[in-house]
Amino acid sequence: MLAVNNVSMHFGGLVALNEVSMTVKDGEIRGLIGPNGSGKTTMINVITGFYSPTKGTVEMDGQVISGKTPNAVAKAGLCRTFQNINLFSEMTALENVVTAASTHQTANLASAVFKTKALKDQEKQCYDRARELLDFVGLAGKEEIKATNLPYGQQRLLEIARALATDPKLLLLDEPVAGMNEQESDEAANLVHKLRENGKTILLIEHHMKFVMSLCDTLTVLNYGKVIAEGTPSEIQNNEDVISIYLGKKRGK
Ligand SMILES: Nc1ncnc2c1ncn2[C@@H]1O[C@H](COP(=O)(O)OP(=O)(O)OP(=O)(O)O)[C@@H](O)[C@H]1O
Repeated sequence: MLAVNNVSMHFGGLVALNEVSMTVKDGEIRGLIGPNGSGKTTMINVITGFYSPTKGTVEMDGQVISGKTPNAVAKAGLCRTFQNINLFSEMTALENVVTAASTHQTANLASAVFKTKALKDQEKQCYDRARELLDFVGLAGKEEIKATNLPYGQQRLLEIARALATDPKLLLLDEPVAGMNEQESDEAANLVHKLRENGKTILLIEHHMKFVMSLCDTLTVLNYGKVIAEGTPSEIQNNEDVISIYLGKKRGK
């Protein structure tokens, strides 16, 4: 589904990604881990079109998506959540999801001006879909609560509902359980499984080791912008290079 081919990303003299290659298969739950500053967020930013790589390409289903705008990348079937919550804080949960879904609506100017039946139907579909998505992520009954008034863990779930509004094939989650308690992170793990059962492929960055080790099929480990290991959670836990970079400086749980 996703292929990252020899990607490098330079910021002036700083090499944030150094000839990174990685493929993610359809239906996989892939974890991207590594110490602080190893290049994980840069990688997500390159994949989702926020950065254009200095070198290399990113392909989605065989089509090159690197160098395209985040909107074009979203249209190719990728959507992301952010490490720092990125909601419209004064809007309700429902409005947050509706605004994300409506960017993919096809209404033209005339139908918007005259509020045609077609437009009203489209709006209704959008609201129905947004309610379904809130229900799916576990936020049924919270539709009318302002995003800012939701507890932190629920704001993270709302971010996922927003990302799902564009119906992506591949969902990229940047630290989905940061700041969550143990029960919330178990619920988030169940949600990720449910997403996969519903046909989504997942690529996630996370420092919470128990979460990634129990959830992911495969892990890619970055260090100083290079892939230093790839394998199942148990292979990664027994990898000498990984043990040495994490020993004594592991962040999170
Ligand atoms: N826009 C930017 N301009 C300059 N340097 C950047 C930029 N974005 C990232 N970097 C640098 O690139 C390197 C990789 O950063 P990145 O945020 O990708 O790491 P990370 O693995 O996601 O870290 P963390 O786990 O702390 O989020 C770091 O040295 C960082 O300072």
